[in-house]
Amino acid sequence: MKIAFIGGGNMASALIAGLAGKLTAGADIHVVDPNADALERLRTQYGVTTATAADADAAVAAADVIVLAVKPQSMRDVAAQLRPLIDTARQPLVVSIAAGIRSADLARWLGYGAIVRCMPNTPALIGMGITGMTATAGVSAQQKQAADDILRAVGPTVWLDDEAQIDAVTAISGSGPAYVFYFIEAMQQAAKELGLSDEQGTQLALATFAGAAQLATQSSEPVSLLRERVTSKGGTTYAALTSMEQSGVKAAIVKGAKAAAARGKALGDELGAAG
Ligand SMILES: NC(=O)C1=CN([C@@H]2O[C@H](COP(=O)(O)OP(=O)(O)OC[C@H]3O[C@@H](n4cnc5c(N)ncnc54)[C@H](OP(=O)(O)O)[C@@H]3O)[C@@H](O)[C@H]2O)C=CC1
Ligand SMILES: O=C(O)[C@@H]1CCC=N1
Repeated sequence: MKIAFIGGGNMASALIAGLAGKLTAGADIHVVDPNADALERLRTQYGVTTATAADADAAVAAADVIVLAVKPQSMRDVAAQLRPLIDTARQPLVVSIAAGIRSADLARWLGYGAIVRCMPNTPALIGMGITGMTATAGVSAQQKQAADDILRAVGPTVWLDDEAQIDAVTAISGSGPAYVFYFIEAMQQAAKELGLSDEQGTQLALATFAGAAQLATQSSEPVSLLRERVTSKGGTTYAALTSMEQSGVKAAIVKGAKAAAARGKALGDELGAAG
């Protein structure tokens, strides 16, 4: 299977890192990006073949799967560049990971409709990503399987019936790692203000996050019950959670995630309406 990544930035690098070495023998990764330094790094680290955007032709024409990993704002121009290069008779699969961009708009720009739209996340870098996925009617069962194989190399996949749900997936797991890092940063700051060293604070915050996430994953009990078990009556956790609730922390997180989903929809509206 020949896979051409168009865009070798943050998310493509995370996917390639997770994929490298996991695909079956004969699988072949090409990366197209304008930045020579980024391509050099990907070649050295993961043994992929690279091309600058100017000579993407061969990689695109030969690809079984074309992964579009450019910014949503670049997608229309990139699709216009790719349109004459796609050999439609060979029926390659197009996989878009762009936030907001709808399959129908992408199909119009590409003049080609076998599209899987998905939303991965950066823990793919260490094989711990999760991806929400949808396929257009033009995607064959075999192509769907190929897309699933690629994304499952970096973590579980969740298939959605309705493409509109991808904005919700973006808000929860696509952007989600940033919310978690933000929370960890807050814990680091608190540790420092409470007199611990940077190193101690980081170690305690990270181990707590990893341990709690694993406990919640492995437990058959609801997360709320696990939280209650930490919260002794009249104790320290109760004091913390009461203060957080009074500050509206949970409501702010819910509101923030909804803002991410709304931004995904707005990107789709704005960029899709552009022509
Ligand atoms: N980062 C994340 O956590 C996630 C991102 N995504 C989606 O992935 C996509 C990429 O995001 P991200 O990796 O963060 O962004 P980056 O900016 O890191 O990567 C995009 C890359 O595409 C390159 N590029 C621009 N034009 C072309 C072209 N014509 N041909 C080939 N490459 C080109 C850019 O180069 P240059 O910088 O020179 O323009 C850049 O290196 C976005 O659509 C985003 O919505 C999805 C899930 C999670
Ligand atoms: O912030 C963004 O728009 C992208 C999509 C999900 C994560 N990063």
